Amino acid sequence: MHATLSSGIGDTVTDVLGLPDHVTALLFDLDGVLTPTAAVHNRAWTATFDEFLRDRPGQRPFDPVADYNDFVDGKPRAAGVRDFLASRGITLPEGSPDDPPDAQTVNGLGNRKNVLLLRLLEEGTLEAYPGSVRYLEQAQAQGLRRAVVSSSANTRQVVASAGLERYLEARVDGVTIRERGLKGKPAPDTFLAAAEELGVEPAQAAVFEDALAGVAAGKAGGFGYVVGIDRVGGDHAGDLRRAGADRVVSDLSELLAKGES
Ligand SMILES: O=P(O)(O)OC[C@H]1O[C@@H](O)[C@H](O)[C@@H](O)[C@@H]1O
Repeated sequence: MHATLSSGIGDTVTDVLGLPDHVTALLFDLDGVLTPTAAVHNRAWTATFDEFLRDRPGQRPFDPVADYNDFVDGKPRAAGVRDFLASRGITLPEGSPDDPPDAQTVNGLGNRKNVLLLRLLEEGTLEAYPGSVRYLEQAQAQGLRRAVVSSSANTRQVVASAGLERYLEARVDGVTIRERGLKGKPAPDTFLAAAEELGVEPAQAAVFEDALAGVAAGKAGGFGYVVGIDRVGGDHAGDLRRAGADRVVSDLSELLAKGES
């Protein structure tokens, strides 16, 4: 129990945040957990893959629910391309991360999607989920450690435009993956790197994830608690539980004690 961090009469920190007592650090995925950008990624992927598949006889369009959740969501850019194409029996040369967007390579296709993603992000205004902001505020007020852990190489920019920098003490993202040669989700390596940066053991950290690959990474890393966030409905909550989530909510505000949410 965090008796010394008590937030009020009879409340422990973890009561306020809806977490078990052993949790002292929080590792948040970004897209779909802190910001509504999972849907923007999904739109950009759908348009990119549909254009690519159009020239290939017998291929059905990209399914933004099943294909996105099973093969793309939460994984680093190139892994999403590779895994989705493999599911359709298509192999492309790997190329390199600096390939131009018109290159017929795994990286080229991923970079084509990124051009579209950046255009969509520029067109819209980006606001973090209000429930996530309240949760971050409470976590900060209660003295819990906080990091963002995302496969996206656009994490720094998205965090900055959503005004979330002040709540986050560490960032492990798609750029870190490339620089340090880390394995992306569903491997636990990015979450483990963030826990290390915060100076906590995995068992002391809670993982917050909307993607099946991310929940699987939390489970594989032996983290102390894994919260699945289902913002899409359908079978996703059940899928998150089957992937290893200890609890599934539709918004982080659901975890906050009454009076704080
Ligand atoms: O292409 P980026 O911005 O590096 O993002 C990689 C992945 O980042 C994840 O956060 C998203 O769920 C995926 O949809 C995305 O493909």
